[in-house]
Amino acid sequence: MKTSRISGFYNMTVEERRKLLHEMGFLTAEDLNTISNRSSLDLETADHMIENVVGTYELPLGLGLNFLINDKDYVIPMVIEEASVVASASHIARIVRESGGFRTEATERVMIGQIQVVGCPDFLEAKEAILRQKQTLIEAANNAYPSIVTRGGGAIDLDVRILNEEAGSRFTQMLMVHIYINTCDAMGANIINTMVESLAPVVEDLTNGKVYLRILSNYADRCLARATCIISPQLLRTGDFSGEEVRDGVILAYELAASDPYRAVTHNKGIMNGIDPVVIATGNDWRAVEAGAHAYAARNGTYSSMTVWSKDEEGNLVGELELPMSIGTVGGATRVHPLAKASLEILGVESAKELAQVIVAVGLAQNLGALKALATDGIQKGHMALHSRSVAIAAGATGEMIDIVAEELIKQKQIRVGKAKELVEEYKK
Ligand SMILES: CC(C)(COP(=O)([O-])OP(=O)([O-])OC[C@H]1O[C@@H](n2cnc3c(N)ncnc32)[C@H](O)[C@@H]1OP(=O)([O-])[O-])[C@@H](O)C(=O)NCCC(=O)NCCSC(=O)C[C@@](C)(O)CC(=O)[O-]
Ligand SMILES: NC(=O)C1=CN([C@@H]2O[C@H](COP(=O)(O)OP(=O)(O)OC[C@H]3O[C@@H](n4cnc5c(N)ncnc54)[C@H](OP(=O)(O)O)[C@@H]3O)[C@@H](O)[C@H]2O)C=CC1
Repeated sequence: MKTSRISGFYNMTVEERRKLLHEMGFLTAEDLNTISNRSSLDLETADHMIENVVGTYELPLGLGLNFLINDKDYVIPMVIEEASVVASASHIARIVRESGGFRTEATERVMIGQIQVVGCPDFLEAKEAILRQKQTLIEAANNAYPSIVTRGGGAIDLDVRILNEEAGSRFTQMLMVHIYINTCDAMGANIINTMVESLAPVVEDLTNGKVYLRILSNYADRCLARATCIISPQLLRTGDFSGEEVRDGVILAYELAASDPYRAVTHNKGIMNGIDPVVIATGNDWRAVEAGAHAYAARNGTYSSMTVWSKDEEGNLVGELELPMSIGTVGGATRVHPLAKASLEILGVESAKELAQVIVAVGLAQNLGALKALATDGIQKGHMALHSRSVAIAAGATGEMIDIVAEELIKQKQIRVGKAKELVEEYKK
């Protein structure tokens, strides 16, 4: 049985880590080769992915460890430039696994396509006309992309709203048609956009209006993933802080984020610290996930915390995170970028639904990592200690000098570039 509980992984060299992962069965020989390549994204592939290519841009790929989700062990590929994020996720995952691990679930992968119609002579009649032809429109959408139906998905429902109907609205009155489409394991942008574009002429005929926009909505509120964890307070004890103090500090931090948008934005940034790196590692569209997540955090009218932290009757800390998760395990760059392919294999996920659940579990862990630090020692101790190596590099340290300068910065409690430059100069003498 593969376990993601690999103690002391961070003390090994990069080579030792790779070898161990291969021996443990997390990395196939092919993935090992891909990961070991100095530039795994070759220029020719890159030149076909986007426009005006002049090179490729590398970021670190780290592994979140200790994750137990629905009784399955996961090693989590995370691509990120910021120090301490991977350590923090692994730290919380270690605590949560001792409490039984994360529990996750996901809705069916239903995405939304939108069609904008303006200039209808009678908007109510236009809405009725579309609703009367609902089944025909759904069938027409499916005929435009039959392969997704063969895969078990496709258009399943439709509804219509009239926008700006109130007298005196400063905006033009318009009809918004929503098509609900199960995109299976794809994020589905191309499936959805093909379907809504194909429906435009028939929608114009039915409404006597003019269709403008035909595009998916990134507010994927029917494609949700949810993670929860229940943690015994004794596992939260840190330094001089009792587990109960840490638990209560985390709950107070949540209550602050739920009451104040200024704090909610930073709180949620900490959640996206966990989510984006997995979305990026797997070749998914992180702008789509970011946009949907922040919109969902404002679904009750005020921008608020994405997570909820509370205490149960036994005094355990209970965490919950539910977000739209428009990602795929096929399509986009997921099978084009060699490292995205390797990341999906390291994860061992079998479907987009499973990947979505893993991603929200990492987001929940990341939020607790930050809140636990903030409610106890403060963020500087753990974060800046790990960031010190980047500070040393920014100051010109190379090779063995990096760790020496970083350690000195921590010792002197002055983790700043100016100080690091002084140390680099001294070292060179
Ligand atoms: C950094 C820790 C985890 C140290 O915390 P610690 O208690 O010193 O850790 P530890 O030495 O007891 O180790 C516990 C586990 O953490 C992991 N771990 C520990 N060290 C490493 C390492 N070097 N490399 C990889 N993994 C590491 C590792 O899994 C280890 O278990 P082990 O393998 O030893 O059995 C802690 O201080 C922490 O979580 N701090 C918070 C860091 C954080 O949130 N960073 C995000 C950047 S700040 C930000 O952008 C967001 C924010 C904060 O503004 C959001 C908000 O305001 O809400
Ligand atoms: N607003 C936004 O977010 C927008 C995003 N995008 C971009 O769109 C891309 C994602 O589009 P997407 O349509 O997902 O990608 P692709 O069109 O690249 O891939 C999806 C296709 O993969 C095939 N496929 C193979 N196996 C499966 C399976 N199990 N389940 C579902 N489909 C399968 C299907 O095609 P077949 O059945 O023919 O084999 C499906 O149409 C991203 O790069 C994103 O950046 C584009 C426009 C707007």
